[in-house]
Amino acid sequence: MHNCCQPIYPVAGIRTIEHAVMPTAQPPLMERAGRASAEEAVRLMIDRPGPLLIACGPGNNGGDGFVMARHFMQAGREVVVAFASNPDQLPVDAHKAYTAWTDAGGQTLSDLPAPPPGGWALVVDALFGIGLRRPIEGRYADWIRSLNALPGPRMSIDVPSGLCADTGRVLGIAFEATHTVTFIALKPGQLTLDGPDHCGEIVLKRLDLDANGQLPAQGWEVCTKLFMHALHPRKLNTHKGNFGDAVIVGGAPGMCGAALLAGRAALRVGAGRVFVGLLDDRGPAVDQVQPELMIRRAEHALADGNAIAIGPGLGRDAAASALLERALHSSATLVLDADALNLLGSDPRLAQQAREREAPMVLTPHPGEAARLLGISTDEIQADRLKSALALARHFDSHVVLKGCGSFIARPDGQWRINRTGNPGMASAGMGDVLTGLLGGLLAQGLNMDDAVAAGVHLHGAAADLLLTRGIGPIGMGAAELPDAVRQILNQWVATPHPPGRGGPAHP
Ligand SMILES: NC(=O)C1=CN([C@@H]2O[C@H](COP(=O)(O)OP(=O)(O)OC[C@H]3O[C@@H](n4cnc5c(N)ncnc54)[C@H](O)[C@@H]3O)[C@@H](O)[C@H]2O)[C@@H](O)CC1
Ligand SMILES: Nc1ncnc2c1ncn2[C@@H]1O[C@H](COP(=O)(O)OP(=O)(O)O)[C@@H](O)[C@H]1O
Ligand SMILES: [K+]
Repeated sequence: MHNCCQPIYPVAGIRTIEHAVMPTAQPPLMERAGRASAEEAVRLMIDRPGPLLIACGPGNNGGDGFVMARHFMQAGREVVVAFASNPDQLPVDAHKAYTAWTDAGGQTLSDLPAPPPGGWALVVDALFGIGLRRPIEGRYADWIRSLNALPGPRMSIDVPSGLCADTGRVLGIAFEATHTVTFIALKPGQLTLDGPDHCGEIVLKRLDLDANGQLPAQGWEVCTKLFMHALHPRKLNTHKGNFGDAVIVGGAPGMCGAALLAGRAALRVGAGRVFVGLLDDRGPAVDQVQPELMIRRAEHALADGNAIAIGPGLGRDAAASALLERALHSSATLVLDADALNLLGSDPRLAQQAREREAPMVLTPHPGEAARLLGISTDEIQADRLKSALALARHFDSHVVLKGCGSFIARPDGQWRINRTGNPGMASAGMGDVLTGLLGGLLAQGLNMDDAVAAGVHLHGAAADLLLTRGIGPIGMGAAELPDAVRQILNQWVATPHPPGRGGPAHP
């Protein structure tokens, strides 16, 4: 399991830290990076005899590759270096690394060699790191295509070549690593969109630097330590009134299930009482699976809760719109999801009311909903998920969860988080409704917005991850299976506040 509560920096932040420490760093950062990569490579090559292949590029990422190659050669291991660029055009540090490699007797091949009969022990991508500027094409694209077709472990140095370290977009083509050794701090593009598919297991090497000490981070990884202080073991002397009233509003004809899923999630996350307000007159009077839910007509439910989650299956007709307006004018803490967001996207008057609202509020759009809210395309949202999430948070002056692989949590003050729990089993209908219910249930219990959103999003993904360990999914995982797993994990966390591997450093 990865360390947690790590700061995350876009490339500009990493550059700032590098520039601050590089002039005095001894050993130099590139020496540290190359050595750290070699150490990780040794771990990956246990029981894998034969030579390793390192493909070096025209910048400092290539320099890391040369340092790594030198370490292996000095350790007596056969290493083959492919390097297609002109050594005289390498940046200063990379040129030093190249010279040290050739001075030690190392050679470079100007094209990728055929694999040896037994295959490569390891294939290392040191082509491009955080300096990638444009889509990869031509010779480097051909190299990456060939490297991706090789069997066995594939390691990227710092960032898989072709992956944008800021956004997680593939620029042209990208190396598909099974492992990525990354330096100084995590980068957002590794953790969202196509990043996780291309990075494989990420190993962070801080190179003996305290990134947050150099440059206070705006972005952090979500981990239990962020919110555990808000989740307490229950006292013996408690009653349902201590754990809040959550209201779910939605369930127009044909979509009652969405509201029920949210209601079940709110119960399982511990809300004292859960009311489900349905728009469908002919909706069920009782949830046979979860009879604890108090089902009523939507317009009668709104007054019942200290937290209201509105949107699952809400529809977009006049009744839905009127309910949303009432919710926006209530003093309850609000979760806005699904059709509540679509209504905001299509009705400027409602959007204005949302912006002006003072009580705490969180919006939980998937990329399509985010696009409607900002009046741009889904592709534009996904092109820079962090920027989109921050723009929405600023626009609505509220917390935003931009969902998807690597969900972003953004705050209006520009602080953000990325969540790393969850899996593709969650790419199925109703999963968002469960998150809405979890947030409603946690907010009803009095967690503040920061804690509730971090806890809800992390728990949501962790529950799906637990189901995977039981062989449930990813294919065919159902949203209705999540709430029981949420309950199990939440109780485990509360009983063992800092489970092994989740006890990283605290931060502001
Ligand atoms: N600056 C430093 O001292 C350190 C840098 N480090 C390494 O250096 C990397 C960053 O180095 P650089 O800033 O030199 O950048 P990169 O090595 O990532 O790439 C920059 C080079 O690639 C070229 N380039 C960019 N996109 C291209 C494309 N699509 N097709 C063809 N050529 C392209 C640029 O013109 C430049 O020559 C980090 O990711 C890390 O691996 C580490 O050694 C830590 C210390
Ligand atoms: N591949 C994935 N990896 C991680 N989380 C995912 C993935 N696919 C979906 N999710 C999560 O599942 C939920 C899906 O929500 P949403 O798209 O609103 O679904 P629905 O509207 O059908 O309920 C979000 O929380 C999202 O982050
Ligand atoms: K790389």
